[in-house]
Amino acid sequence: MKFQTQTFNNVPTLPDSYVWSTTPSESPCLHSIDEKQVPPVVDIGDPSAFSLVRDACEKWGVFQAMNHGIPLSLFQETEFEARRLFSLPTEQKQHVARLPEGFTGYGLVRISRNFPKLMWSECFGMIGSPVEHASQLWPQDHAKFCEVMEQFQEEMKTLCEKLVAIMLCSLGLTNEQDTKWFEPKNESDRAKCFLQLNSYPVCPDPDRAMGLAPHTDSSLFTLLYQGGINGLQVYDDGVGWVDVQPVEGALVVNVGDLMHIVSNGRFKSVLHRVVVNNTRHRISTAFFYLPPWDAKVSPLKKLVEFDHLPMYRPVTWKEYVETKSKDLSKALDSIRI
Ligand SMILES: O=C(O)CCC(=O)C(=O)O
Ligand SMILES: [Fe+2]
Repeated sequence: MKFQTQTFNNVPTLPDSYVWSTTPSESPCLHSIDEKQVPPVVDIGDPSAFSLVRDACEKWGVFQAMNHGIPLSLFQETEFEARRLFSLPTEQKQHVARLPEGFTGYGLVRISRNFPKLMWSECFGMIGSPVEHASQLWPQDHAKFCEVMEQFQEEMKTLCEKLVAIMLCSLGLTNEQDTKWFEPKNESDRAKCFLQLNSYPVCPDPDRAMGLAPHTDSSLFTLLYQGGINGLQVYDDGVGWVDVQPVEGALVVNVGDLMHIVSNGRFKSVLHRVVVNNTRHRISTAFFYLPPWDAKVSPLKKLVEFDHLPMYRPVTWKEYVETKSKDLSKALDSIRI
């Protein structure tokens, strides 16, 4: 789907196609409330991290990770390069439009096709080097963009490996063999990553618009850097929509559907959305940690032994993505035993 070229640029009123009937302003939405009612910030270098991470993943499906070792300057550079990309004229960005079933390139977020209304956002996806698209966007001037995005992905991937160990260890799985969370099709299969830059331009009518509609991520988990601008909210059954306030240097860790499956339902795959505002252009970077396309995912054996029954049948990542793209809310149910 293509944007109307002028859509985001200084439009005085929100076009009808962007007006949502259930909007952020109609639903209960909590801002700065007491500490127990917001997802925790966890120092992942501290020995107490294991139990804090486990409690957060069980209750919220999300926490903010501090002391993760990635320098703030790398986040700032990544955000700077993302702003440089999104500030290009829409027509130029459309030269690198994502293919309908693809992941990389410029476009609307993939879940757009599952909703009747448009979201007030745009994105750019990468798997590894973005040079093919970046050299079309900036024929002479793409080296810095590529260098920053590649370094960012490298560091984030290393952090994902550390985090998956913390999360599974927090469930009592200390033996490496017990924590293999996907069954590779080929010997050489390794975990994969996907980086998505998200842009939420200044919106003329934020109360009736939606930056990103409520969804769960399909990934094992997602690391999110949200700069300094509010917008991300997570859903809690008892409380409603809760802001995840940006904390300088912290990374939001969203538990995704696959972790919910792998943990045999112990960790919650967090329902989240993004609201927009009328003063600041928000940028976020979402780093999805994934299995190889043909690998099988199922509840970890040790947890099943303990719980006696698996909650989900094995599923390949490919099958899961295809089922979810047809109906966001039915994918998990479709593999439930
Ligand atoms: O921009 C954000 O804060 C959230 C992005 C997100 O949920 C996603 O890319 O899946
Ligand atoms: Fe998400």
